[in-house]
Amino acid sequence: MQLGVIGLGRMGRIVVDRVLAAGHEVVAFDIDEEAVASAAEAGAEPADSIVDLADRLGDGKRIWLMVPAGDPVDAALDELEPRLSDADVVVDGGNSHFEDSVRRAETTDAAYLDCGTSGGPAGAELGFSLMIGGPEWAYDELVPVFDAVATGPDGHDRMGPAGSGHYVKMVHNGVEYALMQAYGEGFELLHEGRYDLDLEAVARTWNNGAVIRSWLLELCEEAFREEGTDLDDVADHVAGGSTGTWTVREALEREVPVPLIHGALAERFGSRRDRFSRRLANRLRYGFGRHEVARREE
Ligand SMILES: NC(=O)C1=CN([C@@H]2O[C@H](COP(=O)(O)OP(=O)(O)OC[C@H]3O[C@@H](n4cnc5c(N)ncnc54)[C@H](O)[C@@H]3O)[C@@H](O)[C@H]2O)C=CC1
Ligand SMILES: O=C(CO)[C@H](O)[C@H](O)COP(=O)(O)O
Repeated sequence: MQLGVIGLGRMGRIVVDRVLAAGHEVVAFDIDEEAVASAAEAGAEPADSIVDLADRLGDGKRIWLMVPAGDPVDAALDELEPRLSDADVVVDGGNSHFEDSVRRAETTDAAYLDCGTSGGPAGAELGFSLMIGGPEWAYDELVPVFDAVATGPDGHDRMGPAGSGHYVKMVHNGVEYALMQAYGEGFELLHEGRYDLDLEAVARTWNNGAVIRSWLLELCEEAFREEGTDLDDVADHVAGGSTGTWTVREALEREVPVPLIHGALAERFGSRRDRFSRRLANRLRYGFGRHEVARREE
């Protein structure tokens, strides 16, 4: 099969390499010329624009978008659109909002597959987990590519109609936030607790047979090994938050209780700001109990 890949960053480049390794052909484009040159060195056919990529693919185009979610996806589709027909298939492998994917599926002439992708840069070796929404025939058509990009045949599946792939990935990320928060709280208690513990040894022990073993816990072990168990040089604020916000918003709209995911998201937002609520609580204790007010350090 011949696959066009648009977006050759951390994730798109892995798609290119794994599809090439499986014996398929790749036509590659990125607005970053160095990324295109590097993909060409790896064996991809370079394109110098999205239009050029579409022209090189001929009829029955199969195209994988791996650009940042939001405007870049619409920009790429706008350029592709005049060259797309209902025989073509476009896959969006990024973290797009599922409602954007439904809108795109309705407006493009091509068959549109929204593909939630999990595994991060480690997927280069292991392959990804792919959660795919859209027309069955288009999914079936792309199975050889999904087999190559995923961990294998069990690493991908069609979740349902348009939007369902990115919907499942959105909830996956909500779960990711809650798991990170749970590990964080447990290790914080051990760090501040009553024994002088080697947290790397704790993580290693848990990773070997414990109920709570996982890849995230392996990454905790790696973090303690590489940064030291006090994480001294690591700032206590956490970036990101869009996919967790979407998860919580969807849960509120459908009145599904997700207190752990919501709490993890709130904790993340709270890590990025001076907390007015804490300052007010500090001052209120003086108001009702004449408890001493802790003041900001000069
Ligand atoms: N990094 C990760 O662990 C994961 C990322 N994702 C999602 O995958 C998507 C891509 O992420 P990354 O590869 O990490 O981002 P990245 O920033 O490493 O790569 C994005 C690439 O897209 C290119 N690009 C941007 N606009 C373009 C356009 N209009 N035409 C052509 N190329 C364009 C950029 O030059 C860049 O090379 C995002 O939606 C992200 O949320 C999903 C799962 C995991
Ligand atoms: O999808 C992912 C992992 O599954 C990406 O790493 C994503 O960027 C994580 O979301 P956030 O930036 O909000 O932490």
